[in-house]
Amino acid sequence: MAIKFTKYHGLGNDFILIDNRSSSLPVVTPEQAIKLCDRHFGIGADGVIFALPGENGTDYTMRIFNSDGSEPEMCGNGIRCLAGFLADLEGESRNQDSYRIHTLGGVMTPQLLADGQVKVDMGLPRLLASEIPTTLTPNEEKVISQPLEVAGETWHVTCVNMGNPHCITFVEDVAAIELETIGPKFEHHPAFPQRINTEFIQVVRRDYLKMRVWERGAGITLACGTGACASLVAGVLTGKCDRAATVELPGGPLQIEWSEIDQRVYMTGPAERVFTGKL
Ligand SMILES: N[C@H](CCC[C@H](N)C(=O)O)C(=O)O
Repeated sequence: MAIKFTKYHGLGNDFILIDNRSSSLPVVTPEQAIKLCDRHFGIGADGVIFALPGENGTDYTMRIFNSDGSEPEMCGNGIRCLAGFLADLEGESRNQDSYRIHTLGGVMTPQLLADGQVKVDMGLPRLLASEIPTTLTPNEEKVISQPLEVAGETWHVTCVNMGNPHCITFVEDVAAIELETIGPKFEHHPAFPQRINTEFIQVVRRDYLKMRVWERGAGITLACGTGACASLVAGVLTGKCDRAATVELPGGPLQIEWSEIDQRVYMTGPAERVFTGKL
């Protein structure tokens, strides 16, 4: 059976999107996703994203397989791409600018803006050690600037769950971080039973952060939406940044806000269609 796909990216964090509305199970297996994500023998992507029928009153369900075949709970750049993909699929029949999307990390609401960007209500950050999950502090405590030994160095980390788990550390110069060396040591650290996405943040101004990321199940990516949200939250918790900031990623900027009114995190950024094809 030929499967149509559309390639999208959010600031260079790129995905293979599949119209899976006719079935409640992904039409591609994790093993097939690994092959499709391969940048030499396959299409090339950081993950495969499925537009599935909604559940519990949501419009649609999003599931995603990382390029290593693992299934994360949520993907920030990916849900912006999904919103654009759904608008394309619905075409003329589209009668809404926002979608309620069921994900394994909770219900997320992307909204298509007039300027072509997408604003996403990413929900409430989860901060307790048991919610990350991590063994770094007792289960009912937050993880803020905790010392963590990685590769013979002591890093001070703050952990935030945005549906998926993140560990954030603040550094003087993100360009100096040897991501390919230190990234896997964080990802597979025993303190993180479900592995971890790791963000390295340089505070340029209280409303301007520079970020590089080593993603769980995907490695170095040009951008990470949930990671940018988690980093803003970590910056507020450690007193290093304001509640709204631009987060500059290698692939471009995201606008992130941790609302004082409803305590939810909002992310605004682009979603670009690249090409369609058939598997
Ligand atoms: N690799 C991540 C999922 C993709 C998240 C990232 N691409 C984003 O934009 O949020 C994880 O395993 O949690």
